[in-house]
Amino acid sequence: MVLHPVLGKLVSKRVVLASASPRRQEILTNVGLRFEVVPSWFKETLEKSYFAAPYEYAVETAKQKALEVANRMHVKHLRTPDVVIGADTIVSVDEQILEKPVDKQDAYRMLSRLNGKEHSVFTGVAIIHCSSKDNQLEMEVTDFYEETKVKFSDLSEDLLWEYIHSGEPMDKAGGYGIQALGGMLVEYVHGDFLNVMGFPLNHFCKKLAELYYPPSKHNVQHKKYDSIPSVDTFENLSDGESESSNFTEHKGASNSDSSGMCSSGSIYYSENSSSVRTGFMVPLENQNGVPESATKLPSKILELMDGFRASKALFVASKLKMFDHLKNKGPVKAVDIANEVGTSVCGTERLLDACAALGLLEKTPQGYSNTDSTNTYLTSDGEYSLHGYIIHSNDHLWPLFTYLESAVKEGSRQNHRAFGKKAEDLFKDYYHSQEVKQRFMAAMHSIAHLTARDVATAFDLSRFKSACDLGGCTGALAHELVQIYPNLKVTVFDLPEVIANTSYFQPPAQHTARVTFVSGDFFKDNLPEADLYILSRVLHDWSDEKIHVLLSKISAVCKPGCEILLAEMVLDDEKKRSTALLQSLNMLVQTEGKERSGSEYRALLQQHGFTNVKIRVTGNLLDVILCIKT
Ligand SMILES: Cc1cn([C@H]2C[C@H](O)[C@@H](COP(=O)(O)OP(=O)(O)OP(=O)(O)O)O2)c(=O)[nH]c1=O
Repeated sequence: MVLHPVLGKLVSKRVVLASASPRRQEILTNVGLRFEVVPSWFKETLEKSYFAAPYEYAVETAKQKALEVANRMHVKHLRTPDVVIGADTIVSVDEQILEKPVDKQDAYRMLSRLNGKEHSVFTGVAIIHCSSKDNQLEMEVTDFYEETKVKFSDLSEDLLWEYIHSGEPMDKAGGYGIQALGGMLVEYVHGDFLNVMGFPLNHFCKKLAELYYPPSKHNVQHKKYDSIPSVDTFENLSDGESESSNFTEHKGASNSDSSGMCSSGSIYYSENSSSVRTGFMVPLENQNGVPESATKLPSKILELMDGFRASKALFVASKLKMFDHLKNKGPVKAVDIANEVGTSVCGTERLLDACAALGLLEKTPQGYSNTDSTNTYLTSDGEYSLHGYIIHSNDHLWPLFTYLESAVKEGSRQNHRAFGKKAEDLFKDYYHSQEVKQRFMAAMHSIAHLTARDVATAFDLSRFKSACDLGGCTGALAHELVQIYPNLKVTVFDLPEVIANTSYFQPPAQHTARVTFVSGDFFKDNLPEADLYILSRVLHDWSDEKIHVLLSKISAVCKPGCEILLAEMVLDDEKKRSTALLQSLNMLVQTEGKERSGSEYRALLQQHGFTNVKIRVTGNLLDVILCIKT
């Protein structure tokens, strides 16, 4: 491998990857490139019919993504990058361009078109070199594309749907990911595999070689860059700059291959190039430019050991509404945020620095600003705000978790220790004060909103006319259901204290007429009639005994053919899914319930006449179980 003389040219530059794609980040990180990630806001809506060939569309979109980021960074953050890289991957079949599916049906349409056939994957890439003269942004654009041919085997409908329900297709062009489960659909690949994953690394390096080592007159006749030049070639092509560059190939290191890369993928750099000639071992650097320790560190353990600090930093920044203060503003200095929030400057600066290092904020010499995902998830009015759940975690779950040790010893909930109250009914604890109740409802709403689409589409529910969401709280899932299924009416059934407080959470009109709220206690009161009963994050709150009471009530009102839909974090039988297992500990400290496996839910349901139990893992926080009363 001889890539780094090329990548070495980028070492001293501020490189920005204008892409949110985790695959592109991984591909470039793996070869030791250091870069910032600033996802582009450019909407991928160019009129496809204007382009004579599919790859032209991908190249133009890649260019627009990169230009948008270069301009934004220059104008908004007064922080002109040196190089901005943009990319766009599309799938092309029968002259049609396929991008990312918008929903499961769309993924199905795409995968059906690819089924049994060969198609092309094109990635367009734009490399923009930026400079600022008199505060004017100057840019030089280089672009190219790469094509890879991929053939799918003949796939059955069941297999396609199973793949779609895995959740993998949704953020990928053509609705599949060749690097993961989607690899099983593929018969052959002709061309660059990484190009299919979203970034044609080989062509990118060739392009950099062309840019940074333009062929000199004496070799231009016999040297054409149809492949990555060998090391010798680079020496021949040296433009003198590499002498002064701090990039050097490290020949003396025993654990490096000829690429000069260490096993963890970092590139060797030296402050002083003469050190390489004497075989001096220079420290490896990680992506942040920090030398790597000589001792092999148990990074996973260290991360867990400190995990609570990171959580608490997030909680406190949320509680102090720092992300709200930064929303829709340019960079803000720590002192200004401290003044606005009423906190100390030194404490605020440390907290903001920690948040920036954790990737929650962007930091520039001009100050701090929110990242896009912070605007979406962490501000209190973000599209998928988790603010409610974070505050609930800070104020309610954090104190409970300090008694995890007692909970493990005693095998029971710890509300009495954490809050000095005798354990009563779970929800009486939440609803004893208006403040706690609203906080809890906001928490449940944020998770329900984030998971609603995946829960609602895990199975086709279009045959149902009426559904009753038992414990449906603010109605977030109900509203999603009526949007997706035009013939469905949903009754949200919850305690009177909850129903009285739902108005704040209602979306603007539209489909709201098909959602009604009814108050009652599902353990005591009559249940509304429905074809489909929904229990989302309900059963995990309760012991098996209480679940039997509830399921027998539902079974009694269910006519044959009625169905139950459960949304829960389903434990895998091997108990390896840490999110679900930690959620089960969360249940231990505060409820009589627990998370259960698919077979446990199946057994509970079957005892009440519910059969044909189907389970879908959604890839979101909640999985979905559907069964029918026979
Ligand atoms: C075909 C295929 C695509 N993909 C991915 C690569 C891209 O991330 C994605 C195509 O969408 P893009 O719009 O190219 O990229 P993106 O939305 O992920 O990120 P951004 O627009 O911010 O740059 O599909 C795979 O991961 N595996 C595959 O096999």
